[in-house]
Amino acid sequence: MCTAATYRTKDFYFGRTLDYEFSYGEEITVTPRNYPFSFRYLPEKRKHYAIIGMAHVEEDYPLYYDAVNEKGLGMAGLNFVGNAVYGEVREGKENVAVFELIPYILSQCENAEEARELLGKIQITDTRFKEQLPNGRLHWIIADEKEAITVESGTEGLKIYENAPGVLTNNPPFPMQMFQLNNYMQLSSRQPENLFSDQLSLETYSRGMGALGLPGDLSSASRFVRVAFTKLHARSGEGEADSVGQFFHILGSVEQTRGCCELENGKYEITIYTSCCNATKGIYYYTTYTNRQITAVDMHREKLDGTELIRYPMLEEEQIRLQNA
Ligand SMILES: C[C@H](CCC(=O)NCCS(=O)(=O)O)[C@H]1CC[C@H]2[C@@H]3[C@H](O)C[C@@H]4C[C@H](O)CC[C@]4(C)[C@H]3C[C@H](O)[C@]12C
Repeated sequence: MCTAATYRTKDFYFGRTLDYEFSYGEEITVTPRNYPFSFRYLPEKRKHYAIIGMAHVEEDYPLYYDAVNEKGLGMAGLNFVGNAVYGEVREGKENVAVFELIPYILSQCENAEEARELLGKIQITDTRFKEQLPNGRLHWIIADEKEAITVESGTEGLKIYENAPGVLTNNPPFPMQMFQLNNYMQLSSRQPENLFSDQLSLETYSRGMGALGLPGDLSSASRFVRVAFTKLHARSGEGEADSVGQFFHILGSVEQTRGCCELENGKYEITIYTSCCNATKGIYYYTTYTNRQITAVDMHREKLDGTELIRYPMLEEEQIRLQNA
């Protein structure tokens, strides 16, 4: 499972949890403006926007999971197994292999509107990066400071949806996720009133009772409701530490603890990492399952006119500050 969210204070923040049972060896990766981006069916891009995000680098190619570009546009791929269908190469379309989609969009689009336009010309193909690396079955959230969209490629082709809450999880398809929010419209951050019956004297015996019924389990449908509720009610200061801290709290509402989601192979799904990118400033913050301290990589501290990928392996070791040392 995975969850993605957007958040706006003074700056625009974009991030996700990556929930899985194993890691592909991902690293925070900066693609500078002059790295030659190759595409299977389209001309190489020798000059493009710089990108920072989490990627598995294979043969010097950044296979991004989630990233933002220097214009403040963010994009993340989340599992959409059983629903994602990619097409064959089609003439008259811009054919983009599924693993190229994040680079293709973020290298040239300044905002979600431009991404929407470009997506109208795209055919996503199931072409593999290499034979031994099967493609994920994904859908995507693309967002800038003004709006978010969801992109799903299914049996009926490519669909783009307005994503008003600015959140995404996994199955079912996005329109169904949005529809089920109707079931929860009575939930509130305020205390409830007794509408049950005026013949009974019912009491609010605890704080937080306005959200009674908010689903607490780890299914993607439940995480969708929970993260939407949390994000839409979240309040924080405008500063960087306040905003970043608050963002990690939002995604903390859907975090997976080892042991709670058992898979057939006896393994457990966990939140491998959580990211929060200040998309306005190009700073990628992250925590990992084992390292709860927030670590950051700032793209503007790198030579963004370079030609080579810049890679930072995640710091996985728990960092504990002994206060009375
Ligand atoms: C498995 C990851 C998604 C996690 C997720 O959504 N889990 C939910 C499980 S479930 O639905 O609820 O069951 C996805 C997200 C990004 C994916 C990776 C990125 O797309 C980058 C490359 C792309 C290559 O084509 C395949 C390997 C890969 C390295 C992908 C492996 C895997 O599919 C990743 C890591």
